[in-house]
Amino acid sequence: MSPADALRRYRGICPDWSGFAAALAHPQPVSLRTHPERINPAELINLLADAGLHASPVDWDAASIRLSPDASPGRHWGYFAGLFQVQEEAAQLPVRLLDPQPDERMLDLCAAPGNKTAQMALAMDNRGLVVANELQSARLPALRQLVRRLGLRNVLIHRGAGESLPGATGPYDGVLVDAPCSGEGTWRKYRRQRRGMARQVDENERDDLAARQMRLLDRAVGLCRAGGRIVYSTCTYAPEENEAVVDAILRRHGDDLSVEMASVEGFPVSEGVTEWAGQRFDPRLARALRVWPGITDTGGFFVAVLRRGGASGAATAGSGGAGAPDECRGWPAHPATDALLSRFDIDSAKLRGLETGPDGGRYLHYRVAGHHWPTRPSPDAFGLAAIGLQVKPVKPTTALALWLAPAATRNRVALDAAQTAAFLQRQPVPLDQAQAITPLDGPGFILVTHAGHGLGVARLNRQGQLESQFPKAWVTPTAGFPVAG
Ligand SMILES: C[S@@+](CC[C@H](N)C(=O)[O-])C[C@H]1O[C@@H](n2cnc3c(N)ncnc32)[C@H](O)[C@@H]1O
Repeated sequence: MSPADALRRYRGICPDWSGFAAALAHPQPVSLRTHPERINPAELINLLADAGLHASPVDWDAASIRLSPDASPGRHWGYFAGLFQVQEEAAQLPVRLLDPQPDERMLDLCAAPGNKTAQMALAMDNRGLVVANELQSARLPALRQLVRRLGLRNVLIHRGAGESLPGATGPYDGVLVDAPCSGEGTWRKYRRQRRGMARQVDENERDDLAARQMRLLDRAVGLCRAGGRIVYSTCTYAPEENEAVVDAILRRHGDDLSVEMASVEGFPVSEGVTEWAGQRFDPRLARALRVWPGITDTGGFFVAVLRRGGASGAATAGSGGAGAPDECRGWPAHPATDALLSRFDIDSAKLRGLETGPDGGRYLHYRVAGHHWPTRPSPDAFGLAAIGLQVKPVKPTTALALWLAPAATRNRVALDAAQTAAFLQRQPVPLDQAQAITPLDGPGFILVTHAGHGLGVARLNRQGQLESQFPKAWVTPTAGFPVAG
């Protein structure tokens, strides 16, 4: 069945049916969000151009750039260096509307693979706290990898059902419910659907999803502080999974919730529907937004922005956290921190506001200081795995190298393009001494960069070769070899 046939039930609510049907048959452009600590969009456009990838700025979002649908930026070295995340444009709207602020305490209730968690954490300047909750353990590795690749120190990962996340973990200034859904809005990404293998979503499946979505949104309301905001989003067109879910929650919570206007300047959307299949919804649902691919050349999305009533008051952390004077903020005191700073001569100011944890693990983690979390449930991870504790002398993780290598003034080496490709494939890299851009203390762990950006960790052996320590799990046969698009 063609995608337009499978979605014909939306004909009456789609503002531009023929444009919609045409868009569904074509792949959508690839979009990237730049890492604000590491690169700006103009620089990234130039780097990609060097690899034959043509990208252009995105009018409505200063941090994003757009590539053609057949581009493979995930093979580019800049992807592994954490210079950007791959995130389609419509999927960037929920966090943009949630508007997380530095030092706030935010919850991403359905977080994996973590793109919106990362968007939040970076919008918050790597400060405050983002709790990334995910039900499925099989989806956690992608979330953990994103935290490491982008160097996020303000993310706590928790595995569990969002609907039973304990109140003691909150309250939160803002909660995102990017709910599990039928995913019809993502079909443009998949060749199968575009080529006529689309199937209509089964009604029972839809009912199950709607029931789960209501439980999740209901819990989000309970975890959000008075005056805080809740964003509910899905990548589907079905009113049963969108307006009907929010309508049920508005009925349950009465006047405690208001619906805010969901719009983003420069991004054309249509309003939420207030009637579907003979059912009337709260008229305030017209303030929600719907994204139709025929208009935006993106995927499809739904976003509603809610605010809890009552006296406002930030839900942020205790003593050493938000708002604390600098001298009271954290410092990741640990012998491994001393060893790190002395081997690589990194400005210690880079670590201000961080603390270490947990005790007894394989890695010393650096994480934002002063944010409370109850003893139970225990988190999957909190902060950035920074230093391996079972290796002597000090061995920084790739995550730490991606973040801090550019700041190292000892034991750092710059790789050229061919060496970078070899490094990403974990092949030995012969070293020309002239490449050492800082003094080298002889054999041991070295931070490597390419084009001024952190790339990872290598071991300098006695033969003067660099042995790549690029994580085995990140290696792919095409890493470092982008295909032009
Ligand atoms: C739409 S995806 C989230 C995408 C993610 N926000 C992002 O931007 O990368 C929904 C996620 O919710 C998870 N999920 C499903 N049921 C859940 C539940 N009851 N509690 C928490 N997460 C759940 C799914 O495993 C899936 O990873």
